[in-house]
Amino acid sequence: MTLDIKICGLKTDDALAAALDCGASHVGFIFFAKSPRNVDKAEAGRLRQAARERAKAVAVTVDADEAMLDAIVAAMEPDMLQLHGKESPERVSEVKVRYKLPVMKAFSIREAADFDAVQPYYGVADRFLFDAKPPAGSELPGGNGIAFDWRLLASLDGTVDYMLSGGLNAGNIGEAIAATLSRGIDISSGVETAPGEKSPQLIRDFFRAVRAARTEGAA
Ligand SMILES: O=C(O)c1ccccc1N[C@@H]1O[C@H](COP(=O)(O)O)[C@@H](O)[C@H]1O
Repeated sequence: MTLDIKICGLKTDDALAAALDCGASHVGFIFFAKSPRNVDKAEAGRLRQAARERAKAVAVTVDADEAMLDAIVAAMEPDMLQLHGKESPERVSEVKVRYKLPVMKAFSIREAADFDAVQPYYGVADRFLFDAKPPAGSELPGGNGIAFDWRLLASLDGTVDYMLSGGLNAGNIGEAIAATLSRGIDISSGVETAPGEKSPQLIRDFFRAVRAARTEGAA
C-alpha cells in the first residue's frame, strides 16, 4: 500500500526542495495569520510552482470566508484544500462546488467520542485528517506538535481514507505506522528547529525514518 506523506507549513525554497526531493506526495501551505507558518498568498503561489507534477499543493485554511479562499485559490492554484477549522458538512460541500477541488477535512481528536463528529462528513469530504486536540490556551488549531492516542483509530472502519497528523517526528513515526491503517501522514513541527523554521535535514531524517519503518514492517 502506498503511503502519502505531507510536509506542511512550508515557507522556504530549501525546505520545499528537501520535501520534494525526498518524495513528499503533498506539500502544505498555511494561511492562518496567528501561525508562525503563515505564508503570503503570492509567495505560496511562487513556491508551489516547484511542486507541479511532483506533489500536490495543499492550501490549509481555518474557517476561511469566500473572499479569502477566492484570493488563495487564485494566487496559488492549490490541488487540494485542507479545512482545519469548524467548517460544517454544508460548508465543505459549498467549498467543493465553488472551487472544484478535493477537500481534506481536519478533526481534533483526544478521545473516542471525538470521532462522532466525523460521521456527517462521510461522502462529503474527500479525505479526513486526524490531528490532536490543541492544548488549552493554544491559538493554533493545528501545528502544536502534540500526538493523540493512535489506538483510538482502531474504532474506524478500515476503508476510511485519512491522514494521520499531530506530533509526528522521526522518533515516533515507526510506531505510528505500525499502530494505524493510515494511508497518509502529515507532519509540520516535527521537522522544525523552532516554530515555523523548517529544517531540510530534519525533513530528510523523517523520510529516512519512514522508509526504515516501512521496510521493517514488510519484513
Ligand atoms: O501548522 C500550523 O501552524 C497550523 C495552523 C492552522 C491550522 C493547521 C496547522 N497545521 C496543521 O497541523 C498538523 C500538524 O501539526 P504538527 O505536526 O503537530 O505540528 C497538520 O495537519 C498541519 O496541516
